Amino acid sequence: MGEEEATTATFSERRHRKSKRKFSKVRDSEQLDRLESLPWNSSISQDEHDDPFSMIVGSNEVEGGGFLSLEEIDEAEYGLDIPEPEYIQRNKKLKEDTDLNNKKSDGGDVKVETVTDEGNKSNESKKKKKKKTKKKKEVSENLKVEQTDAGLDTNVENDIGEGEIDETEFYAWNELRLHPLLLKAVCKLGFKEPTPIQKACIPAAAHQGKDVIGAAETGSGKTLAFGLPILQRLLEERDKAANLFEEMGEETERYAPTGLLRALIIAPTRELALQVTDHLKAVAKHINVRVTPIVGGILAEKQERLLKAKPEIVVGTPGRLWELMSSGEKHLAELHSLSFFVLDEADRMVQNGHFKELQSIIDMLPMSNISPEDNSQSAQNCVTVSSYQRKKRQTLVFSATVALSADFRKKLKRGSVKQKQSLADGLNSIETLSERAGMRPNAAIIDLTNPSILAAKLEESFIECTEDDKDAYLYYILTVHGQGRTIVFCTSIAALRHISSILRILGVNVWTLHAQMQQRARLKAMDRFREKENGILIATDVAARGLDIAGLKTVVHYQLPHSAEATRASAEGCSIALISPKDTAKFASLCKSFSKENFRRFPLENSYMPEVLKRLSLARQIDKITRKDSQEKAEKTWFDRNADSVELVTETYDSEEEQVNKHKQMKASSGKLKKLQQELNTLISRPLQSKSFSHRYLAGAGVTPLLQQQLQQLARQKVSDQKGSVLGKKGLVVIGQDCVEALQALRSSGEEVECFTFYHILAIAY
Ligand SMILES: Nc1ncnc2c1ncn2[C@@H]1O[C@H](COP(=O)(O)OP(=O)(O)OP(=O)(O)O)[C@@H](O)[C@H]1O
Repeated sequence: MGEEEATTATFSERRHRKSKRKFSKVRDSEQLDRLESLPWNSSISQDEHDDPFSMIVGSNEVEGGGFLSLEEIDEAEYGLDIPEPEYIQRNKKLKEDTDLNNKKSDGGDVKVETVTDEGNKSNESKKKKKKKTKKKKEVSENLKVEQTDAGLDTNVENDIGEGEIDETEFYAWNELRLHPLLLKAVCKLGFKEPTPIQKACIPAAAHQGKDVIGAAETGSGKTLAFGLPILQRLLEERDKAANLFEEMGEETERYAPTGLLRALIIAPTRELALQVTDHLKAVAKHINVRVTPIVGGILAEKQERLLKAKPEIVVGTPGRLWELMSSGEKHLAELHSLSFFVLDEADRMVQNGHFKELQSIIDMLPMSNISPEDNSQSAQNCVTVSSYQRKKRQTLVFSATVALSADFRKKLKRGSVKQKQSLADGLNSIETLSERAGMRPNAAIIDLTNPSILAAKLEESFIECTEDDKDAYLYYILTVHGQGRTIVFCTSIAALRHISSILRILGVNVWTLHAQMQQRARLKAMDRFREKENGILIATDVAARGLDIAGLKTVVHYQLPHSAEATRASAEGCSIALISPKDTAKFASLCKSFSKENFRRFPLENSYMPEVLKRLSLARQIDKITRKDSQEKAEKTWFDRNADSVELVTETYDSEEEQVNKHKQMKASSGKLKKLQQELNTLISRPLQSKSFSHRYLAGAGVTPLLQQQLQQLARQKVSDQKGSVLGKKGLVVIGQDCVEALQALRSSGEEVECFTFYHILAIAY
């Protein structure tokens, strides 16, 4: 007998002993049938109006069946019936006293009744307490057993000692009616209350058996919002099996079989998959549920070995998962047993290179939306699947942002998107993914994100351009419409570095924010940006998620966000997407996910462009030279450092002629750099002017107040420039008719363009 079998045997023996003690109430087969026919949670109201979550989660139809209702689990058995905190008890007592006094003042023989009541209560509570202590002892034993079985740390008392936890602090979890062992785990982790996304998702996914689309900002606790329902279901099944054990003996194995894949969680990156795994492991630590990560970067053979242990929950990235699935890995092929299919960070998944693999994995899932007969037929083919796992698979899709079309639910109902239809149209949205994965029309849609840039107060617009022209248009926007705070979004750090370098050379003071920055540096950048009335922040969309920026007037999407991004604008403003041919598919997808039919083309004053391009050309040349120089310096330092570390004496083997040449080159390069910088400084020390602008106009009578203001600003700037360098200051002054806020410009002359037309025109043009 293998080690694992031995463990299982010990486990079932112990379970047998345990169930004899705990569940002797389940005795005849009638009872068995009753349990079989139980809804997931009979106490859940069928009436939408009674459901506190119906506002956010939509229809409240109870689905599924056959699982043990939570009412049948005596929480006291686990010793974690979280008592009310003192303040609630005090309030209740106060209320009781007031009621009593009111009744007294009404007259009547209340006192005797109340005393009797109190007496009964205290007797009852004594009995309960006794029962609880006994049960507590049992639970403690049970936990020890489970831990030994799982090969975990056996010192349970030390690890989850009751004394360490002030249970009343965790009272808020009671309303979610989690399995007591899960309750215990979250208490142990110190999570005092469920986060809003957990509060909204757990009832829908764990008690109503619904599919869920959940969106909330980064760090809002989404992992447990899907993790707890998964663990809840596994525990309920186990309890049910334990209840039935006495009746059916070894047959029980059918109801809570071990060694099947029950939940497949897919995340877009290795880091995220590992993070989710750790998080779930921390909660599942004491309940003998195995969670295994399957990600790239780890030897495939090692992961195959891990899968041989048959974990119930697998968390993976699409690439490695598909690699193993397509090579016929056995555990991953058992998809009929799957009760949960989860897509985490779905917004990132639809954008990155893994999409094809994800599509292939989804295509391997047995469809849960097909008729029940077909479904059971396919499940019968898989003999290892019990009637419990054959219940519908739940699809849970989580994301930091979500933008569903208004008729999404209708589409799911109609099944308008064919399940296995190809996504050749390039519209890879969360909607399409969810539909393909078999999401049911009554899915709970829980969107707790902040209003997105595109949906909030910012008015949307776009500029069509080539990839190469983006720098010019960005400089144009910042110069001509740079009033108020501006955020420039890009999706890669390389692009962020490129833009910030060019803009700084052009004398535009910018701050940067990206995910690789230390937290302290990020906060500093944000503070500086917020301090400046006309501050400019260049940020990657991931780093800037969920930011709330007062006075944000303009958002420029240098690269399109991975999804409908969520940065809040508390003032009215304008968002401008720079759309190159490369971006058209993504742009069309975003339009679609917003159900937007029209976007406005941002109005441009082309007469500024020659001057913009001239400055930009100089800035690019300067950037190229300085980059080359700093790269050479960095390489040299690296070489010297390494030579030093191995005590190598470095000598220059260049001939004299070569050395002279090198020196000449360096001198020429630095001379060129100086000249370019001088030329650029002269240009940027003058305001940006449109080509049609006439200097003679200034001498005439037609100087507008705006122009006057700009000239004064220019004069002030010149004075300050004399004190310091022109570069490094934000000295953008524009002379012309278009120096207005971007929003104002857009409202006055932005041309409406149908998204569909836009998409097709661009597709043909490039
Ligand atoms: N109820 C809770 N109370 C306090 N902390 C919690 C709670 N639930 C989760 N956390 C903690 O909050 C942090 C963020 O949780 P989680 O990673 O699930 O967020 P997320 O929304 O998935 O974020 P991301 O988008 O970065 O993946 C984690 O460190 C987790 O341990």
